[in-house]
Amino acid sequence: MRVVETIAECRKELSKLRQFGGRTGFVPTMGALHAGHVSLMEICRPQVEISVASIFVNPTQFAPTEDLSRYPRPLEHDLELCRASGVDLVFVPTVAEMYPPLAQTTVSVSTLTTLWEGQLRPTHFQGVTTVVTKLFNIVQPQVAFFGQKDYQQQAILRRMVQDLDQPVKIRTCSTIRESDGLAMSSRNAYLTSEQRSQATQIFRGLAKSESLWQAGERSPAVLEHAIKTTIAEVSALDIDYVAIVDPETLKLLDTIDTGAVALVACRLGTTRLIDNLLLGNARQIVESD
Ligand SMILES: Nc1ncnc2c1ncn2[C@@H]1O[C@H](COP(=O)(O)OP(=O)(O)OP(=O)(O)O)[C@@H](O)[C@H]1O
Ligand SMILES: CC(C)(CO)[C@@H](O)C(=O)[O-]
Ligand code: BAL
Repeated sequence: MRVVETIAECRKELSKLRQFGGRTGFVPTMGALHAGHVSLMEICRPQVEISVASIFVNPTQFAPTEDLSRYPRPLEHDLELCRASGVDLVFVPTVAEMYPPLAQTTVSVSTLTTLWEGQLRPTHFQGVTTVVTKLFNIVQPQVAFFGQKDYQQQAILRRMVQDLDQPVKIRTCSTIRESDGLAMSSRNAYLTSEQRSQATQIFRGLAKSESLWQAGERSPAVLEHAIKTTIAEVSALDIDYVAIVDPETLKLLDTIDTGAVALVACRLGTTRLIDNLLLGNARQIVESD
């Protein structure tokens, strides 16, 4: 496995790896890797000849009030996990490499980025779409792997590659969970042990809507209420939103025809946690290319 820090080195290594042809798969991350990230790398590897990961805590997707400075950066451990996952190349650029002082170009997606996470983090998705476009331009993958946990992010990136004719297929991979159901997330490291056990209530809320769905419930209002009241049993959890939305447009649904996604965001102390659940045929949408 090669680790490179500059765009020039990354391109050079990629052209060596590509001399015999083959498809390139790409897993972009912000590091502090856990089993969720490892699953993306393990799903990527058998599908391509050349697998690439990136580790970059992208400053432009953090608001000034957010956790950029305290975001965990255990680089050596991250590289060990990449090596164990069989990745060929890891790109670990510096901020100066990705954003030279004269940089002034951004990529933005409109309506989808104004909803949900975008309402609470108004500058966040423009940072994501800009850095992911830059990474796609540098790595030039045929296929890139993202987690379902960040549901809105993958929906926006799917829109972006279609709208800008970027020649990359987006694959969305299932959320990996702790044994009590909490979605794995680098930010879980911020939780105290008490908060860690409280956090699992988010999954209990989603599981409640799943069992109602299985029993035939199709009212978005009933499903939303069930999630909210279950989460509210733990008073330490402050709900930012619970919404039953269309899997593609992320707009609120009045009725559910065939599928929906339940989106949840909560605050627990100073930590924000997000999670979601696919209902009905929503899986077909996230599994489409
Ligand atoms: N539990 C998970 N299961 C599957 N994929 C995941 C999981 N958590 C994160 N990912 C995916 O890994 C990729 C990199 O995400 P990132 O480095 O931001 O990790 P994260 O755990 O989501 O961090 P954060 O806590 O900051 O949101 C994204 O595509 C993200 O959706
Ligand atoms: C896609 C991403 C690597 C862009 O910085 C980030 O938003 C993430 O880790 O989900
Ligand atoms: N996984 C999403 C990255 C972020 O919250 O900044």
